[in-house]
Amino acid sequence: MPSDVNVKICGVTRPQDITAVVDAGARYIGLNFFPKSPRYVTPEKAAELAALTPEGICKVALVVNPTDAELDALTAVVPIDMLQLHGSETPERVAEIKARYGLPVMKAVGVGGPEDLAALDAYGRVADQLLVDTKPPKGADLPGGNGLAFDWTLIAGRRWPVPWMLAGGLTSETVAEAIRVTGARQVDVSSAVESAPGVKDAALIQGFCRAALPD
Ligand SMILES: O=C(O)c1ccccc1N[C@@H]1O[C@H](COP(=O)(O)O)[C@@H](O)[C@H]1O
Repeated sequence: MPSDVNVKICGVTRPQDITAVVDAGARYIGLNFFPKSPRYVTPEKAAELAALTPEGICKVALVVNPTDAELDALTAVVPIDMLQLHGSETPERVAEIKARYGLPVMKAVGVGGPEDLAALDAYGRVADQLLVDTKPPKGADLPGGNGLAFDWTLIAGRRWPVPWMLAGGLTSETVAEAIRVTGARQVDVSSAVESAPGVKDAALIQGFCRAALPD
């Protein structure tokens, strides 16, 4: 895969998923520490997966409204490279977590309509990266990872002072168009590269990465 779009495969749970990510040329893996998710891994399991991950692949810990105690426990066991905050963490909390752990922080912001765009500007002033994801439906169990896309034209031409990733219901069929419309240079996927919830599929990962930027 050409190297000017970075792909994140989120929610890896098994050693063979790491092999699939590396073979496909993705640049990030997401380790999911949200207990309600079908992609949840314990810190101990995540440490095993991290140990199998080659240098150069960024290991991202996905957490939702974490306490310091949870982050202390996680960072003590798993050698992560970046924290992904996927809850309702305030800009102040993002800054606090950055300062306390000394790790780059990517803040997820859910987009459902134009009223959600101001949050991207606010978090763009404190986070190291932004993850522009679909706003979850009301009452959803998961704040992300629902396989739902948003209207990409809402962010067409928008830029922030930090790198950003596009997420939300991307598939091998839609990712090229999503990149074209939004100008994203980084994309994140979970549901569409699974054969069942929480079970990553090597062929789907390969297909997604190929589609993210064809030769
Ligand atoms: O994937 C999950 O289970 C999850 C749980 C809680 C918060 C975020 C989650 N996933 C993130 O959402 C994006 C989009 O997922 P999808 O492609 O629409 O399924 C995913 O890449 C994760 O970063």
